[in-house]
Amino acid sequence: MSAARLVFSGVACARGGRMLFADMDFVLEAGAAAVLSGPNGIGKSSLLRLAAGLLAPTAGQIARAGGIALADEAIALDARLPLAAALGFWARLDGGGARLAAAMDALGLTALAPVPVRMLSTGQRKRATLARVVASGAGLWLLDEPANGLDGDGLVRLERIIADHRAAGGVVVAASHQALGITDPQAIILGGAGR
Ligand SMILES: Nc1ncnc2c1ncn2[C@@H]1O[C@H](COP(=O)(O)OP(=O)(O)OP(=O)(O)O)[C@@H](O)[C@H]1O
Repeated sequence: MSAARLVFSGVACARGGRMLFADMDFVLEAGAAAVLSGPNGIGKSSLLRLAAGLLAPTAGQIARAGGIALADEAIALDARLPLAAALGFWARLDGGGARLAAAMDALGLTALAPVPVRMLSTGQRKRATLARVVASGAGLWLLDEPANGLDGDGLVRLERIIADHRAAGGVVVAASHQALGITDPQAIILGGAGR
């Protein structure tokens, strides 16, 4: 994995004619993590989409390095396929076929390999989404509510994959209403005027 990096310089984001935030500045170097917090509708998912390059900033610049993996509520796996095959499709595209078994193991999904994606429970789907991120080999992980639906074991696994990713030089940005057990996160708190 090449060194990951994410820099926001004077970034503003307007959606639906409303300014969500402006003058957003932060630097996340390899090994860093940021947690986005703030009330519903304040702009956390929008910030992640900006970071992913899926949304253009209204003002300012965004610099990124290391490849991007975005995990949000959309599972983005073929519902008809067995889990291992569905994840394998993405892993091959990402050049991460060799990482897939370890990624599934890290999320406790190995025994579910033959189960069709459509039969997975909410928490199992979230684990699958996270396994796709791990297998991608991307340096920059953008996680939207990664703890949603996870049980205690899932939360421990999430904490571990984030710590391991940072130790390997990755960068993590997570939007969450729950504590994620991230060590020394940079806090990005959205809120204030305009709601
Ligand atoms: N495609 C869009 N067009 C116009 N407005 C949008 C669009 N997508 C989101 N918004 C608006 O942008 C605002 C921020 O949404 P966003 O999803 O970023 O919030 P959030 O902080 O992630 O919320 P939550 O905590 O509920 O997940 C909301 O008011 C939302 O309605």
